[in-house]
Amino acid sequence: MAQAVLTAEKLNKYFYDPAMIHVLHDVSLSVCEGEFVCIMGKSGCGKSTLLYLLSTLDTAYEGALYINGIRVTGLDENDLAHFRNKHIGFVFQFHFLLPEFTALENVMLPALKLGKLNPKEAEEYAIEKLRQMDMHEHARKLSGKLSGGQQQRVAIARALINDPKIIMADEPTGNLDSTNTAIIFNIFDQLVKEGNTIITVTHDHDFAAKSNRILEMADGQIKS
Ligand SMILES: Nc1ncnc2c1ncn2[C@@H]1O[C@H](COP(=O)(O)OP(=O)(O)OP(=O)(O)O)[C@@H](O)[C@H]1O
Repeated sequence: MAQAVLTAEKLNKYFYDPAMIHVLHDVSLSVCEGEFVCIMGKSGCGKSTLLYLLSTLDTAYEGALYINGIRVTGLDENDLAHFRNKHIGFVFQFHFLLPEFTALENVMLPALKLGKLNPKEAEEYAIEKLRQMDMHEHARKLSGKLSGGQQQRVAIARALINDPKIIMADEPTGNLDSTNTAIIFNIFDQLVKEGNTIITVTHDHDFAAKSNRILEMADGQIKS
Protein backbone atom coordinates (compact mmCIF):
# COMPACT_ATOMS: atom_id res chain seq x y z
CA MET A 1 0.00 0.00 0.00
CA ALA A 2 1.21 3.52 -0.76
CA GLN A 3 2.67 5.50 2.16
CA ALA A 4 0.74 8.44 3.59
CA VAL A 5 2.75 11.58 2.83
CA LEU A 6 0.36 13.82 4.68
CA THR A 7 -1.90 13.12 7.64
CA ALA A 8 -4.10 15.70 9.32
CA GLU A 9 -5.77 14.91 12.61
CA LYS A 10 -8.79 16.84 13.82
CA LEU A 11 -7.83 20.25 12.48
CA ASN A 12 -9.85 23.11 13.86
CA LYS A 13 -9.41 26.69 12.72
CA TYR A 14 -10.88 29.85 14.18
CA PHE A 15 -10.74 33.41 12.89
CA TYR A 16 -11.50 36.42 15.08
CA ASP A 17 -13.03 39.13 12.96
CA PRO A 18 -13.67 40.45 15.67
CA ALA A 19 -16.26 37.81 16.61
CA MET A 20 -15.02 34.23 16.54
CA ILE A 21 -15.69 32.26 13.35
CA HIS A 22 -15.14 28.50 13.54
CA VAL A 23 -14.00 27.79 9.97
CA LEU A 24 -12.65 24.21 10.09
CA HIS A 25 -14.33 21.56 12.21
CA ASP A 26 -12.33 18.46 13.14
CA VAL A 27 -10.91 17.95 9.65
CA SER A 28 -8.99 14.68 9.40
CA LEU A 29 -7.53 13.32 6.19
CA SER A 30 -4.71 11.29 4.80
CA VAL A 31 -3.06 11.67 1.41
CA CYS A 32 -0.86 8.95 -0.05
CA GLU A 33 2.28 9.25 -2.12
CA GLY A 34 1.45 9.75 -5.80
CA GLU A 35 -2.12 10.89 -5.25
CA PHE A 36 -3.69 13.79 -7.14
CA VAL A 37 -6.31 15.19 -4.77
CA CYS A 38 -8.73 18.01 -5.52
CA ILE A 39 -10.48 19.91 -2.74
CA MET A 40 -13.84 21.24 -3.89
CA GLY A 41 -16.85 22.91 -2.33
CA LYS A 42 -18.88 26.10 -2.31
CA SER A 43 -17.28 29.48 -1.88
CA GLY A 44 -16.52 30.17 1.78
CA CYS A 45 -16.64 26.52 2.93
CA GLY A 46 -13.00 26.63 4.03
CA LYS A 47 -10.99 25.17 1.13
CA SER A 48 -8.20 27.78 1.04
CA THR A 49 -8.06 27.89 4.82
CA LEU A 50 -7.52 24.12 4.87
CA LEU A 51 -4.87 24.30 2.13
CA TYR A 52 -2.98 26.99 4.05
CA LEU A 53 -2.94 24.77 7.12
CA LEU A 54 -1.87 21.69 5.13
CA SER A 55 0.90 23.66 3.44
CA THR A 56 2.17 24.82 6.88
CA LEU A 57 1.76 28.49 5.89
CA ASP A 58 -0.77 28.95 8.69
CA THR A 59 0.24 27.55 12.06
CA ALA A 60 -2.59 28.95 14.20
CA TYR A 61 -4.85 25.91 14.48
CA GLU A 62 -5.84 23.07 16.77
CA GLY A 63 -5.03 19.49 15.81
CA ALA A 64 -1.96 17.83 14.37
CA LEU A 65 -0.32 17.70 10.96
CA TYR A 66 2.28 15.16 9.79
CA ILE A 67 4.13 15.50 6.50
CA ASN A 68 6.64 12.93 5.26
CA GLY A 69 6.49 11.33 8.70
CA ILE A 70 7.42 14.53 10.52
CA ARG A 71 5.08 16.17 12.99
CA VAL A 72 5.13 19.73 11.63
CA THR A 73 2.65 21.05 14.18
CA GLY A 74 4.62 22.91 16.78
CA LEU A 75 7.84 23.39 14.76
CA ASP A 76 9.27 26.87 15.17
CA GLU A 77 9.06 29.34 12.25
CA ASN A 78 12.67 28.85 11.12
CA ASP A 79 12.46 25.06 11.02
CA LEU A 80 9.10 25.31 9.34
CA ALA A 81 10.35 27.69 6.64
CA HIS A 82 13.21 25.33 5.86
CA PHE A 83 10.90 22.31 5.88
CA ARG A 84 8.46 24.04 3.55
CA ASN A 85 11.11 25.17 1.10
CA LYS A 86 12.48 21.64 0.88
CA HIS A 87 9.34 19.50 0.86
CA ILE A 88 6.46 21.56 -0.55
CA GLY A 89 5.99 23.42 -3.81
CA PHE A 90 3.27 26.09 -3.95
CA VAL A 91 1.22 27.25 -6.89
CA PHE A 92 -1.34 29.98 -6.35
CA GLN A 93 -3.99 31.42 -8.62
CA PHE A 94 -2.29 34.79 -8.51
CA HIS A 95 1.16 33.27 -8.85
CA PHE A 96 3.05 35.91 -6.79
CA LEU A 97 5.95 36.04 -9.22
CA LEU A 98 8.13 39.10 -8.80
CA PRO A 99 7.21 41.04 -11.96
CA GLU A 100 10.41 43.08 -12.10
CA PHE A 101 12.53 39.92 -12.12
CA THR A 102 12.99 37.60 -15.10
CA ALA A 103 11.26 34.23 -15.28
CA LEU A 104 14.65 32.62 -14.66
CA GLU A 105 15.38 34.73 -11.58
CA ASN A 106 11.97 33.94 -10.13
CA VAL A 107 12.54 30.21 -10.58
CA MET A 108 16.08 30.34 -9.15
CA LEU A 109 15.13 32.17 -5.96
CA PRO A 110 13.85 29.25 -3.83
CA ALA A 111 16.93 27.22 -4.77
CA LEU A 112 19.26 30.03 -3.68
CA LYS A 113 17.27 30.32 -0.46
CA LEU A 114 17.60 26.59 0.27
CA GLY A 115 21.34 26.91 -0.40
CA LYS A 116 22.02 23.45 -1.80
CA LEU A 117 23.02 24.77 -5.22
CA ASN A 118 25.48 27.54 -6.04
CA PRO A 119 24.20 30.34 -8.32
CA LYS A 120 25.47 28.70 -11.51
CA GLU A 121 23.96 25.33 -10.61
CA ALA A 122 20.71 27.03 -9.61
CA GLU A 123 20.58 28.80 -12.97
CA GLU A 124 21.17 25.59 -14.92
CA TYR A 125 18.57 23.74 -12.90
CA ALA A 126 16.07 26.59 -13.26
CA ILE A 127 16.53 26.48 -17.05
CA GLU A 128 15.87 22.73 -16.94
CA LYS A 129 12.66 23.26 -14.97
CA LEU A 130 11.58 26.00 -17.37
CA ARG A 131 12.29 23.63 -20.25
CA GLN A 132 9.98 21.02 -18.69
CA MET A 133 7.27 23.69 -18.73
CA ASP A 134 8.20 24.62 -22.29
CA MET A 135 9.10 28.10 -21.03
CA HIS A 136 12.90 28.06 -21.52
CA GLU A 137 12.69 30.40 -24.50
CA HIS A 138 11.14 33.02 -22.22
CA ALA A 139 13.67 32.57 -19.40
CA ARG A 140 15.23 36.05 -19.77
CA LYS A 141 11.94 37.93 -20.07
CA LEU A 142 10.53 39.91 -17.16
CA SER A 143 7.81 37.76 -15.64
CA GLY A 144 5.44 40.75 -15.60
CA LYS A 145 5.61 40.79 -19.42
CA LEU A 146 4.42 37.18 -19.86
CA SER A 147 0.81 36.07 -20.41
CA GLY A 148 -1.23 34.65 -17.52
CA GLY A 149 -0.78 31.05 -18.71
CA GLN A 150 2.96 31.57 -19.22
CA GLN A 151 3.30 33.13 -15.77
CA GLN A 152 1.50 30.16 -14.25
CA ARG A 153 3.94 27.77 -15.93
CA VAL A 154 6.84 29.83 -14.56
CA ALA A 155 5.19 29.62 -11.13
CA ILE A 156 5.05 25.83 -11.45
CA ALA A 157 8.72 25.70 -12.49
CA ARG A 158 9.49 27.80 -9.41
CA ALA A 159 7.42 25.46 -7.23
CA LEU A 160 9.43 22.50 -8.53
CA ILE A 161 12.95 23.91 -8.34
CA ASN A 162 13.79 22.24 -5.01
CA ASP A 163 12.25 18.95 -6.13
CA PRO A 164 9.51 18.87 -3.52
CA LYS A 165 7.53 15.64 -3.47
CA ILE A 166 4.34 17.48 -2.55
CA ILE A 167 2.79 20.25 -4.61
CA MET A 168 -0.05 22.32 -3.19
CA ALA A 169 -2.03 24.55 -5.46
CA ASP A 170 -4.85 27.02 -4.79
CA GLU A 171 -7.01 27.52 -7.90
CA PRO A 172 -4.02 27.02 -10.25
CA THR A 173 -6.22 27.41 -13.32
CA GLY A 174 -8.65 29.92 -11.84
CA ASN A 175 -7.82 32.74 -14.22
CA LEU A 176 -6.80 30.71 -17.26
CA ASP A 177 -8.57 29.87 -20.52
CA SER A 178 -9.34 26.26 -21.45
CA THR A 179 -6.14 25.82 -23.49
CA ASN A 180 -3.91 26.91 -20.62
CA THR A 181 -6.01 24.91 -18.13
CA ALA A 182 -5.37 21.79 -20.21
CA ILE A 183 -1.62 22.55 -20.29
CA ILE A 184 -1.51 22.92 -16.49
CA PHE A 185 -3.54 19.73 -16.04
CA ASN A 186 -1.12 17.78 -18.25
CA ILE A 187 1.84 19.13 -16.28
CA PHE A 188 0.22 18.03 -13.00
CA ASP A 189 -0.69 14.66 -14.48
CA GLN A 190 2.92 14.12 -15.53
CA LEU A 191 4.18 15.14 -12.08
CA VAL A 192 1.86 12.58 -10.47
CA LYS A 193 3.06 9.88 -12.89
CA GLU A 194 6.61 10.70 -11.74
CA GLY A 195 5.56 9.92 -8.14
CA ASN A 196 4.78 13.40 -6.84
CA THR A 197 1.73 14.14 -4.73
CA ILE A 198 -0.60 17.01 -5.61
CA ILE A 199 -3.23 18.62 -3.44
CA THR A 200 -5.16 21.36 -5.14
CA VAL A 201 -8.18 23.52 -4.47
CA THR A 202 -10.32 23.97 -7.56
CA HIS A 203 -13.77 25.07 -8.68
CA ASP A 204 -13.23 23.40 -12.06
CA HIS A 205 -15.27 20.17 -12.21
CA ASP A 206 -13.67 18.98 -15.47
CA PHE A 207 -10.21 19.46 -13.99
CA ALA A 208 -11.20 17.63 -10.77
CA ALA A 209 -12.91 14.77 -12.62
CA LYS A 210 -9.55 13.79 -14.10
CA SER A 211 -7.76 13.70 -10.71
CA ASN A 212 -7.49 10.62 -8.43
CA ARG A 213 -9.69 11.82 -5.61
CA ILE A 214 -12.10 14.64 -4.84
CA LEU A 215 -12.51 15.85 -1.27
CA GLU A 216 -15.87 17.58 -1.11
CA MET A 217 -16.03 20.22 1.60
CA ALA A 218 -19.07 21.90 3.14
CA ASP A 219 -19.29 24.12 6.21
CA GLY A 220 -15.68 23.52 7.22
CA GLN A 221 -15.88 19.75 7.05
CA ILE A 222 -14.95 17.10 4.52
CA LYS A 223 -18.21 15.48 3.53
CA SER A 224 -16.85 12.82 1.18
N1 LIG B 1 -8.23 36.15 7.48
C1 LIG B 1 -9.52 35.90 7.73
N2 LIG B 1 -10.18 36.56 8.71
C2 LIG B 1 -11.48 36.31 8.98
N3 LIG B 1 -12.22 35.40 8.29
C3 LIG B 1 -11.61 34.72 7.30
C4 LIG B 1 -10.24 34.94 6.96
N4 LIG B 1 -9.92 34.11 5.93
C5 LIG B 1 -11.04 33.42 5.64
N5 LIG B 1 -12.05 33.78 6.45
C6 LIG B 1 -13.41 33.23 6.45
O1 LIG B 1 -13.31 31.82 6.55
C7 LIG B 1 -14.27 31.18 5.71
C8 LIG B 1 -13.58 30.25 4.75
O2 LIG B 1 -12.80 31.01 3.85
P1 LIG B 1 -11.94 30.29 2.71
O3 LIG B 1 -11.19 31.34 1.98
O4 LIG B 1 -11.18 29.16 3.28
O5 LIG B 1 -13.10 29.69 1.77
P2 LIG B 1 -13.00 29.01 0.35
O6 LIG B 1 -13.83 27.76 0.42
O7 LIG B 1 -11.58 28.83 -0.07
O8 LIG B 1 -13.73 30.06 -0.57
P3 LIG B 1 -13.49 30.49 -2.11
O9 LIG B 1 -13.91 29.29 -2.92
O10 LIG B 1 -14.42 31.64 -2.29
O11 LIG B 1 -12.06 30.85 -2.29
C9 LIG B 1 -15.05 32.31 5.05
O12 LIG B 1 -16.22 32.54 5.81
C10 LIG B 1 -14.13 33.49 5.13
O13 LIG B 1 -14.85 34.69 5.18
